[in-house]
Amino acid sequence: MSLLPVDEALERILEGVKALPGETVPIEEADGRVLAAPLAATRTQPPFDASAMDGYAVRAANVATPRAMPLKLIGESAAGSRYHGAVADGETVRIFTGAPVPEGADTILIQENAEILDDGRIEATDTVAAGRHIRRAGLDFQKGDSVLEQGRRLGPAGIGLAAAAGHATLDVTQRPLVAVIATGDELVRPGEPCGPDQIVASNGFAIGALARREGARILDLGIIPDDSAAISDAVRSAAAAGAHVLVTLGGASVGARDLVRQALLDAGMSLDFWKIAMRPGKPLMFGRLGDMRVLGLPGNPVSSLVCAHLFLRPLIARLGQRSYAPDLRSAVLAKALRANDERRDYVRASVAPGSEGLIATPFTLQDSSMLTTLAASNALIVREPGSPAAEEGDRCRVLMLG
Ligand SMILES: Nc1nc2c(c(=O)[nH]1)N[C@H]1C(S)=C(S)[C@@H](COP(=O)(O)OP(=O)(O)OC[C@H]3O[C@@H](n4cnc5c(N)ncnc54)[C@H](O)[C@@H]3O)O[C@H]1N2
Ligand code: MOO
Repeated sequence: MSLLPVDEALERILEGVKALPGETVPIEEADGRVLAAPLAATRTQPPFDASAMDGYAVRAANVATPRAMPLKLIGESAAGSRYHGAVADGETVRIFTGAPVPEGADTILIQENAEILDDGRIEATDTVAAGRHIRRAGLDFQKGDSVLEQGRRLGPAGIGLAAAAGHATLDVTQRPLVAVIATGDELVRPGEPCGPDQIVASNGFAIGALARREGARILDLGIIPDDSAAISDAVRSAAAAGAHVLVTLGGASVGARDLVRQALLDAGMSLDFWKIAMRPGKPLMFGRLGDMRVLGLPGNPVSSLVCAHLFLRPLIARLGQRSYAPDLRSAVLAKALRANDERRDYVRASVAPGSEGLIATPFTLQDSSMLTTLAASNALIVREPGSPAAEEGDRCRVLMLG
């Protein structure tokens, strides 16, 4: 039986996925969230012509020649309390940074270039062109302007802008809930006593980190033993918690203890596919249980994380109303690679800039249990099914891991 191609597997996973409705959050809680709609400014910024410096609001014509015309000080304009009145020829208003520029004045004489005469009048020691040090009303944005686009992930600058635009709450996309179940009698949590035949369960932490980065919330349902009833129970609790995605880890292959698929079927999942044409990650499984999408990731740590990069990330992005594009680039191979079979290979590699673009150096050891090589990789070389052997210097495609 021919294996399902990777691209088709992704299409089937994303088929019919509807973006979750948005929700409103206080701006203090919006860091890292994604805007569900374009954000319009509720006000103009600055709302008035404002001084950018501390000094004197003057008429440029009055200071065209240094010290030619001492100016009468008629008042003060500060940030938060403007000068009500106009500046006429021969007059000036003391002004501070952020304060409204009074009518009649057309430039700002900075205080370093002003001298206060004994009689209290102000003399310019330098000339100033019209319009200097004045921020025009609306310089940053105008009321009604769309200042942040839909799909934008908010960070410090975006949050500052949203606040300046007058928003105390923001409409953001919902964070999909991803339930994670690790299966296997051999697994123990890191830090717990480990028997001679046991290993530490690491996949859930790696997948959780990846999913959170992509914008998901995680429901960690822990380690479930190789027992069909226990696995089915955990699956039901994921569904009861309203998980949008259930990720199972391990037990996806063909061994007698690989019970996950049957347990999922027993819990009511309709299986879409099992086994795909990729390495690592061949035993990937996908199905639906009600509205919950079920992604059965292989147990081998590298297979599990590579599959999560390829399938879980786009699924979370789609649910969260975000576009997702894998970061695929072209590079030059630093080492030969042998021909591959009917599966698409994802070869762990280190990619660095060279004189002719990116250079991809594949790791010699590619065993799918080896997290050290995955942690040392910043990319995967993508080799199409049936690719002939490649020589050093050949072009290749790399998927940056980000
Ligand atoms: N006869 C065959 N055997 C296997 C095949 C096959 O096609 N025919 N496929 C192999 C491939 S490829 C993979 S990948 C693995 C996947 O198997 P499972 O998904 O059933 O995973 P397990 O057997 O449960 O575990 C594999 C390996 O990974 C360790 N593991 C499991 N869960 C975790 C976890 N949460 N954290 C860290 N490590 C974990 C587990 O102890 C095993 O060492 O099957 C091959 N076999
Ligand atoms: O595909 Mo398995 O995931 O090669 O180790």
